[in-house]
Amino acid sequence: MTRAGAPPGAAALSEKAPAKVNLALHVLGRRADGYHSLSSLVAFAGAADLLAFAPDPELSLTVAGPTARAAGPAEDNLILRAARNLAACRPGVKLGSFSLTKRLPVAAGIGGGSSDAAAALRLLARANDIPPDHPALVEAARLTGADVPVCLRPQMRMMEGAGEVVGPPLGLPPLFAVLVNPRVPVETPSIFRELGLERGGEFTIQGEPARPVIPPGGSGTRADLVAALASLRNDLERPAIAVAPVIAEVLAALRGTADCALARMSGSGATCFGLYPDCHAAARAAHALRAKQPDWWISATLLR
Ligand SMILES: C[C@](O)(CO)[C@H](O)COP(=O)(O)OP(=O)(O)OC[C@H]1O[C@@H](n2ccc(N)nc2=O)[C@H](O)[C@@H]1O
Ligand SMILES: Nc1ncnc2c1ncn2[C@@H]1O[C@H](COP(=O)(O)OP(=O)(O)OP(=O)(O)O)[C@@H](O)[C@H]1O
Repeated sequence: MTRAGAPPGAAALSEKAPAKVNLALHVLGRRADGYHSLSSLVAFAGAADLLAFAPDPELSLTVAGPTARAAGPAEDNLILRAARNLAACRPGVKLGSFSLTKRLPVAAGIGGGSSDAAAALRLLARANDIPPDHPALVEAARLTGADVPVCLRPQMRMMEGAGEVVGPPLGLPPLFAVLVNPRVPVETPSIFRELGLERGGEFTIQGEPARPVIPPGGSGTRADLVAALASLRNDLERPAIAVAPVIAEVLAALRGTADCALARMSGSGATCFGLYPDCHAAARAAHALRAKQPDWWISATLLR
């Protein structure tokens, strides 16, 4: 919790909106409403957008930062949608002016817009003394987007249903990672479409367990977690590579770095992550990748 540079006369609050990383993402089937049932282990990165808020009678948003233009017009921003959804779920909630510093790549499979929306809900909760687990907040998150509920309290946990079923924090060890995005936007609906599942159908990959099996937190080591992750998958990787073949290049580049224990795509892509034994190995890998691909977005970060 931080105080941001306040406009005159108003107390400003700020929240980080960390990138969401799907460490594993298994598609279990497609529901009658067209959404896909998922089982995903989700973690959050140090790489983040920054959102500031000051109470004001008018709801407003300004967007600045390196990826502001890619995020589209402010009036379509998920931050405003989340605020309006909360006002509908909890009449009387006091709104205000938001100021977003957009740094994360957009349409990148790391839930930037969802994490911004969740940060907006946390800020409104703080400004209105609403407890973080209040049903109105959870409902506003669900109405805003499939990834928003898990971003409300950003800690490593399971996400199920279409995203609305969020498990408890798992207490698993943090992971040293490098995130790589080739700066090719990938729209989520096109990747689910490319998967080609019928509505109301079960999805099973022969011989593969349907739900990710994660070692219990607390006692497990980082190496145990990485070994468990290696037996899991992201079912959206194949359709995403079909739509954006550069993703295969990103995965190969990560796998070619020294000490990379595992490389996988996050969400619907195109961002991929590599896991490393320590922060030095991750920093070395990021450095080597930047030398080869100066135009890619590359971030060495801790996932927790
Ligand atoms: C791929 C993930 O990022 C994994 O965390 C999420 O499932 C996507 O979350 P999101 O981008 O917040 O998704 P939304 O903005 O709610 O939905 C975008 C579109 O993705 C598809 N969609 C999304 C989530 C889901 N479980 N099944 C789907 O089929 C739907 O076509 C939907 O219209
Ligand atoms: N605050 C925001 N930041 C980024 N994009 C936003 C935001 N609000 C709305 N959008 C729109 O949402 C779309 C998806 O952007 P986002 O970066 O959230 O995708 P993503 O990382 O693929 O998300 P997910 O992993 O949840 O599928 C973009 O086309 C963008 O125009």
